[in-house]
Amino acid sequence: MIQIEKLSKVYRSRGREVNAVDGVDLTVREGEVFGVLGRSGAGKSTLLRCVNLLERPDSGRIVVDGRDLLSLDGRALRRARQGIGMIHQHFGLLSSRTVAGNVAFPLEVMGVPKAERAGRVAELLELVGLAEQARAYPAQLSGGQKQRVGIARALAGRPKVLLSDEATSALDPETTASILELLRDLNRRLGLTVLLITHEMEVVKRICDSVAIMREGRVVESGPVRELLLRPGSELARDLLPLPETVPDGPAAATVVDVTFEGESADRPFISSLARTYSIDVNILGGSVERIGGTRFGRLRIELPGDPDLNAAQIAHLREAGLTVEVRTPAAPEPLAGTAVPETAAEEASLS
Ligand SMILES: Nc1ncnc2c1ncn2[C@@H]1O[C@H](COP(=O)(O)OP(=O)(O)OP(=O)(O)O)[C@@H](O)[C@H]1O
Repeated sequence: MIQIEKLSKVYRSRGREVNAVDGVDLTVREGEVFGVLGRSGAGKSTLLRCVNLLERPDSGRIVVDGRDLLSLDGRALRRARQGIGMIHQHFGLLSSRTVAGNVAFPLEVMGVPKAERAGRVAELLELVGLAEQARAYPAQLSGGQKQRVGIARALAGRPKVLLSDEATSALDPETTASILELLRDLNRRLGLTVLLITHEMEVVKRICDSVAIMREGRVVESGPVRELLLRPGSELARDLLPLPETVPDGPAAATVVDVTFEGESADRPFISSLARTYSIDVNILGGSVERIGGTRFGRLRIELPGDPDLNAAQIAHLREAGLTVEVRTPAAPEPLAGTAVPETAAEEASLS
């Protein structure tokens, strides 16, 4: 649905150049919720704003719903942009207009006749659960209600794509949950493709099907959430399922292993099975379990007696049970979040 190829945007100000987006390739499939994650300054907003050409990229290609945006101008471009709605962190409502007036605004701009507008506004407000507030002014609404108006307004032109720029960052956790639920519901009911940027892990856990992690203008990891969580060395797994930062300096003759599990394998007692099968003591050093996209995922750091060579069969046993296994011995520190995964991590991961 959205194809981004070799996209770059450089800002130049006072003799300084910032590669805000630096050769990004990204594919967002039709009907999915795709999250772009990254720290402040990573280039997320710039990337999002390029997708509806609020920001003009220096180079690259953006294809949305089969239209190559950078090749369009005038009416064709306006048409294409109508197919892309956008919501913002601070809602951006017109304070002098009622809720209904705010939602009607894009319809007026699009030239929808007055007689049709009222019906469409009522339909949109119903969709976001705000039918009762049609005559209220933004100042009379809660943050969550304001964002619902923002969503109704963004959907006025019946877009196939919704861009979300930190839409829940200004909201409390409970309201965040209800807005995320609404976005998921709209995504399913309308077949809406959602591309969102966020720094909140809660957003990823609740609604993202796929994610891309950005750093310094580049995508350093991307793919379906499940695939990334089960991929050795994944930054997403490190952020969503954190483990203790370092491997303890235990006895040299021990093997420290990180085990990632999901759904069914989470319900099987793999630790006791391992201990029983090989008559060994398994020491649990730390772990976390989370419900992500409705499925339970977890990571455990365990310690097995003896060095990795001696534990080859035990490690194979875990892998055969459908678990992702990363061998961390000898005492490899967990790479700090936000730093590149050292090549050795991948090598460690392939150790068996
Ligand atoms: N209009 C601008 N002029 C100059 N530099 C800019 C401009 N907009 C963004 N930048 C710079 O580009 C880089 C990427 O910014 P961007 O806002 O896209 O990042 P971000 O990941 O969305 O961060 P945040 O969450 O803080 O908005 C930053 O270094 C930022 O300072």
